[in-house]
Amino acid sequence: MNMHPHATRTLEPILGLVRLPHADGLDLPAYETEGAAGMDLRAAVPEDRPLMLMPGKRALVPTGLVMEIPQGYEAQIRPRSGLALKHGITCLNTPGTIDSDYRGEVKVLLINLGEEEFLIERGMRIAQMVIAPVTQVRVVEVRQASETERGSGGFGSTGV
Ligand SMILES: O=c1ccn([C@H]2C[C@H](O)[C@@H](COP(=O)(O)OP(=O)(O)OP(=O)(O)O)O2)c(=O)[nH]1
Ligand SMILES: [Mg+2]
Repeated sequence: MNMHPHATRTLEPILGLVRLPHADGLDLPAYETEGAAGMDLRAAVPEDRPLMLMPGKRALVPTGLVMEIPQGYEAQIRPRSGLALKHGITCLNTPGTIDSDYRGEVKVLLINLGEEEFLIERGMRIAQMVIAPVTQVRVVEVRQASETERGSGGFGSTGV
């Protein structure tokens, strides 16, 4: 077969990105390394109006991006470990769920769990996004759940 070596890459799912005006000039999300699971998201706050996040406070940070996530996938918005370790900055609703049919601007809900105020500046990489497959099930109401070895045991029932 006379196949181009990269031919299979055309089977990759495609993430469509619309850049809103306030994301002008910002780098689009991209995999930073070959094996990266996530793509970093950048804060699309105005250059002259960075966002000051006080300790204990939360903020919805714009990314300036509208996404067209391929059907059968979701985007998960997750914290960056460096921000969490150094500054106590994390995503409040982690992992944030972006539905494939959502056509609004993707925003990142950050919370400052550190002791210091934290300045979110334009273009700062504030979170990361993982595209993951999703299974939609058919829901069927049943009279009784089937019996299993575990049964109703949970929350440490198997010991430490
Ligand atoms: O961190 C997030 C989480 C959600 N969203 C957007 C995309 C997602 O598709 C939509 C709804 O999110 P979710 O279902 O988590 O919120 P909800 O409180 O259930 O709102 P809704 O009633 O709109 O589903 O909000 C974001 O931009 N960032
Ligand atoms: Mg919802």
